[in-house]
Amino acid sequence: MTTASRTPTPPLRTRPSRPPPPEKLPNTQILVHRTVSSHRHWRRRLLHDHRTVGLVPTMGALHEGHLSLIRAAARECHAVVVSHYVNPAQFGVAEDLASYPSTWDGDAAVLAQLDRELADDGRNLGRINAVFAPSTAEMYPSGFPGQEVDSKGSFVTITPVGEVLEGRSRPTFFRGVATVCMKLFNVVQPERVYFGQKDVQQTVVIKKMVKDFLMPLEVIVGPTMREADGLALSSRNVYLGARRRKVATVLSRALKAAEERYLAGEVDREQILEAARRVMDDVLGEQASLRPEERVKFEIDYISLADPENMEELTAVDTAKGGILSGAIKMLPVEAPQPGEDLGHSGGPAVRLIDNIILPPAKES
Ligand SMILES: Nc1ncnc2c1ncn2[C@@H]1O[C@H](COP(=O)(O)OP(=O)(O)OP(=O)(O)O)[C@@H](O)[C@H]1O
Ligand SMILES: CC(C)(CO)[C@@H](O)C(=O)[O-]
Ligand code: BAL
Repeated sequence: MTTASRTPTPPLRTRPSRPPPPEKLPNTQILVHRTVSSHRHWRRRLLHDHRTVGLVPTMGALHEGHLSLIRAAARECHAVVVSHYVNPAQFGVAEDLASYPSTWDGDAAVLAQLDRELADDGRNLGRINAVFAPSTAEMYPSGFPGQEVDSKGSFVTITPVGEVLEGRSRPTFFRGVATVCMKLFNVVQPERVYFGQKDVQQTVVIKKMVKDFLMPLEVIVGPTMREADGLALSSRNVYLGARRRKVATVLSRALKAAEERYLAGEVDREQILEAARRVMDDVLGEQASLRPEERVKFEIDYISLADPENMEELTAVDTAKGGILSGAIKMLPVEAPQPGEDLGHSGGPAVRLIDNIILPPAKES
């Protein structure tokens, strides 16, 4: 009797299945990864080739502030990844998540144009290689934990720095930011991450997270990009409309007045902040004297002079360390809108504006 020879069946191996090839932004080589697995698959090759990656996290609605960060990343990294994700966890329940400007097609065109510029400039090490644009289901694989202060879930909290200033007015904000940035850093595994000084407290929170969680990456902070009249660029400026836009410079002017006092040699908190308050009070007074159909109302949330390392309020600036002047105001919806008046995106809801100026350490003489 003969026994038929049989090839032994190989043991079953579970190989990670290759994700489908990612789409590209129109007329570019920029890959769009919509899933974690697609991005990871692409990133693995770069790791193997020892290519450095710079990540620029954004919520879209791109403007020159974002582009300045992408330019900085292209100068210093072999590959640039831009994340494009409106993270619900950092919006409070009563905030503007539903109306947050969503401009994917415009952003795609802006990135395509910038990528061509970067490629033509021989001083750059890299260009835009990928956009990571996940869904909320992808970013929160156990289910979205909710926007409430007492929501339960896997969160990263950085305290006490995340509890003051912006954190006091927006109690879930830095928890949401730190959590989503931890996820983005885990997916993209960048050597460098780029953030704007416009959101200065955010940069302090992220630096602390990177330090305390021993994360192998460098946090780079780019300067605040401004309109010609000083207003800090912000995706939320589209909500302002023409009437409020003119008055919105009050915050940058107030901080500038306070900075001038410091640069003239003043270190006392009250003296420095008094200059800012005076600008605010003058504008509040001017506006109050106008008719409802002309005037603009705003509320001051805070004007702060804080320690650059932990955002604790200072009574006097230590000139060896410098300080951070920052402020937040709420521009209220216009009263008595006029026929045909440009009220801004989504009918011109209340808009929170933030800004800051870094007071540098004094030069040693
Ligand atoms: N004017 C600016 N100059 C430099 N960087 C900026 C500026 N505005 C935003 N950034 C940075 O761009 C990154 C992405 O910010 P985001 O997408 O929230 O835009 P934004 O304009 O700050 O939006 P928002 O109006 O929601 O605050 C952040 O690191 C932020 O600090
Ligand atoms: C860093 C960030 C992209 C996280 O969602 C956001 O807070 C922002 O745009 O500044
Ligand atoms: N740029 C900070 C994002 C936010 O205000 O939600």
